[in-house]
Amino acid sequence: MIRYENVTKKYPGTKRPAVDGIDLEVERGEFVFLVGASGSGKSTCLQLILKEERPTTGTIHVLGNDLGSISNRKVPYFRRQLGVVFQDFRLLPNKTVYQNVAFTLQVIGKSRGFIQEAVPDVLKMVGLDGKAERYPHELSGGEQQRVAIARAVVNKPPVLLADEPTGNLDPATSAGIMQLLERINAGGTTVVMATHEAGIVDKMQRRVIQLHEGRIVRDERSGGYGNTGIVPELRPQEVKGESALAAQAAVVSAAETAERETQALPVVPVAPAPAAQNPHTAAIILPQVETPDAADHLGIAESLGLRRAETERGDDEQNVGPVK
Ligand SMILES: Nc1ncnc2c1ncn2[C@@H]1O[C@H](COP(=O)(O)OP(=O)(O)OP(=O)(O)O)[C@@H](O)[C@H]1O
Repeated sequence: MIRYENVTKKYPGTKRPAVDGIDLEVERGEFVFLVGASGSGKSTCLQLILKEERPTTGTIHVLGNDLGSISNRKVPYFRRQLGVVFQDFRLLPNKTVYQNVAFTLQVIGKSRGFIQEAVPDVLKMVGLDGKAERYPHELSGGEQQRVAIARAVVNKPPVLLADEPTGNLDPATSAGIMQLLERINAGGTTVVMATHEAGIVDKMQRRVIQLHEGRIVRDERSGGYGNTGIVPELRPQEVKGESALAAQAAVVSAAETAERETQALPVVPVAPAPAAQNPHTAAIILPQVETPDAADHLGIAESLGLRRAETERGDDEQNVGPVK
C-alpha cells in the first residue's frame, strides 16, 4: 500500500540527508508509528508519501501509484485518497465545524445531498454530535482535533497520515484521540502516525518504525517507544572500561525515566478534558488557532489535496491508479 525503495531525501543546502536510503513497506490496514528524535526524518517521510516533497533518489509507491510518474496536475486527485491530520489542527477559523468538514467535500465536487448526509455522519463518528454550528475558537483542543480528523476521513480515504496529532493535547484528551484513530483503523483505514509520545506508543503496542538521522534503526511488529534519545557518539567504547559503561547506563536510564515521566499516559479511562465542557474557557486556555490570511487558506486547501498548487504545471493524461 505504501512502499519506499531505497529512498533518500536531501534538502538543498543541508549537509546530510533527512531520509537516508530507506526501504519500507506498509500493508493495507496497518497502524504504524514513526518515532525518533527531533530531526530524525519523521515529517519528511510523511511529506514524501503526500508528494509534498520528492525523493532525491529512490522510488515511492502509494496506493498502486509510482509517485514519480504522477504529473503535477494529478497530484491533488492523488491526495484525495490520503487523509491528513496535523499537530496544529489547521481548521478554517471563520467556518463552523459543519462548514469545515463540508468544505472538503464541496471542493472535490460532491453533491449537496451527499454532503448533507456525510457530514453529520462523520461528526457523530468523531463524537461531535451537537457541535456542528460551533466555530473552532469555541471548541477545546481535543474537539478541534476531532474536527480535523472528521475532515480528513469524511471522504473515506484508504490512508490516514497523522503528524504529531496529539502534540498540543493533554494526556487524557490524547487518549481519546488515539481511541478515535484506533476505531478508524479498525474500519480498514491504514494509519501512519509520527509521534514523540512514548506513553501512547507503549500503550498501543502497534508496529513501530524508529528513525535515527534519516535511517530506520528499528522496525518492530508490536513495539514500544524505545529509547529514541540515544546519541550514539556518547556511547563509550568497550576499551573505556566498566566505569564508563556504568556511567553511560546511568545516563540512558535517567533520560528514559525523565522522558517517560513527562510523557506517560494515565491508565485511567478517558474522560473529556475539563475545558471541553466550557467552550468559552477552552478558547482562552487552549492552543490558539492562528487566523490564516487568504494565502494560508489556499495553502491549507492545497495540502489537503483540495486545490492545485499555483506552481503546479504539466499536462500529461496518465491516470492516478486504482487503490490497492
Ligand atoms: N524544508 C527543509 N529544508 C531544509 N531542511 C529540512 C527541511 N525540512 C526538514 N529539514 C531537515 O531535515 C531533517 C529531518 O527533518 P524532519 O522534520 O523530517 O524531522 P522530524 O523527525 O519530523 O522532526 P520533529 O520531530 O522535530 O518534527 C532535519 O535535519 C531538518 O532540519
